[in-house]
Amino acid sequence: MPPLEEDLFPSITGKIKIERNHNHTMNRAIHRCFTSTTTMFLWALLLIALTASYMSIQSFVDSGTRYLHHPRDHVIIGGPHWEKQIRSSAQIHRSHGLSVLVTGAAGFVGSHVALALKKRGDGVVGVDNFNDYYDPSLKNARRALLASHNVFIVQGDINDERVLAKLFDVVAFTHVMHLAAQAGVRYAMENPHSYVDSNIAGLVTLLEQCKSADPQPAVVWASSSSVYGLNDKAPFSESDRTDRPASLYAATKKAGEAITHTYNHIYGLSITGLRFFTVYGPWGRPDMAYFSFTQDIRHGKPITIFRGKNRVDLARDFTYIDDIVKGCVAALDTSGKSTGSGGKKRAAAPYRIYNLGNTAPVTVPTMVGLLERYLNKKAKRHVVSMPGNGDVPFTHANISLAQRELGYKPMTDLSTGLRKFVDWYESYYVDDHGKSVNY
Ligand SMILES: O=C(O)[C@H]1O[C@H](OP(=O)(O)OP(=O)(O)OC[C@H]2O[C@@H](n3ccc(=O)[nH]c3=O)[C@H](O)[C@@H]2O)[C@H](O)[C@@H](O)[C@H]1O
Repeated sequence: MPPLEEDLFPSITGKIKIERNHNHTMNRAIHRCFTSTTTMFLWALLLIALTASYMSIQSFVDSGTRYLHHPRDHVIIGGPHWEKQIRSSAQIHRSHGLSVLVTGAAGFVGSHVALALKKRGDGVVGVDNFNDYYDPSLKNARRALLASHNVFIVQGDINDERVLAKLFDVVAFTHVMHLAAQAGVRYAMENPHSYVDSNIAGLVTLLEQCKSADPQPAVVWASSSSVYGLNDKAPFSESDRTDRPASLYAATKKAGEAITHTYNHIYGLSITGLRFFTVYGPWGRPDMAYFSFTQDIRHGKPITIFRGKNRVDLARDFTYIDDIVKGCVAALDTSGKSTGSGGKKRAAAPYRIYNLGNTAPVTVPTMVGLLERYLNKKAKRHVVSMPGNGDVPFTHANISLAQRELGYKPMTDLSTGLRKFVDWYESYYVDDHGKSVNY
């Protein structure tokens, strides 16, 4: 039981006790009165401060005439000029055209898909964080190419919900083509957190935005052939096991498939996951083997070729970018609508996964031989056993599902595709006098 007030002031006589209590009561009353005035004053101050900051955040975010300053790179998001560029980029120029937000638009696949959509009259807005996983000047060159076709790329991160909210504020996207990711199988051992950051946290931030948007867009996104991991049943079919990833990259893509499933199940988002098989071609990724080998062969540097167990050559189902782009566009066109609104599902929405491969695996040494032919130069080959770094011995896509449902039909064999890549490489990295530029 708590002590009574008198018990707190024990005394030897009742009078003293009463006087002391009386004085004390007076003091307490004055003190209470004083503290309650001070408290009220402080509360009032706090209320004013909160209202002011709420109002400034609101006008910051809502008003087209205010700006979001991106702390990381000092890029300004918002304002009349910015919105005008977004609206112009999102303008649809054909009947029943789509309005597509392309994430990773300054990336390899993203820039190609954005351009293809724009060329057929769809509205396209890009978003990309322009990170330096590989040479950002290549990303800037892709940005310039897209800008010349009136595709605007916002410099922002998919983890930045304010940027996404602002974009959805300005444009009612019908589709999101989600191609932003931390790519690369082996780099996951060097920088594991970047994979969690982009492929898991970034994906969730984007899906949160999509589920709250009204209308909800349909989402098509890039999964990966790497989800088949240690699967050795070939060719790989969508129904095969994907529970044994061999790299963290693969694990984050597999997680993405599970995460998108929950957003489909709970919120009615239309989801299509595309498992890309080692995509290559012009404007490609310099971190990939065909690209870095080209650079090294051209500059007379040795290349390291990994070899599997029992000296078996590694093989990949290399898939040419134009075929991948057709698969992406077909996935957007057939995606079906999301069914939710106000964060609630109204009916079941499509959830689909497709392999986008070439169905013709080629060994890595054969790929190097093709590069030697097109570069007219011998590679200095350094063959080593495959280190335990997340690689798998081979990939091989079964594409019958994509063929049936998307009309997907790869048209470019590796020889033709690498020829086109080398032509582009030389136009981009070699000047008229045969000297290296942009390198
Ligand atoms: O399909 C995918 O989902 C993935 O495809 C791609 O991964 P990979 O198939 O591993 O392509 P890539 O690195 O070009 O190595 C090709 C081959 O060269 C071998 N390789 C590689 C480097 C080297 O120095 N030596 C070598 O032999 C290597 O062992 C391999 O056998 C994307 O990068 C990835 O982001 C993801 O999209």
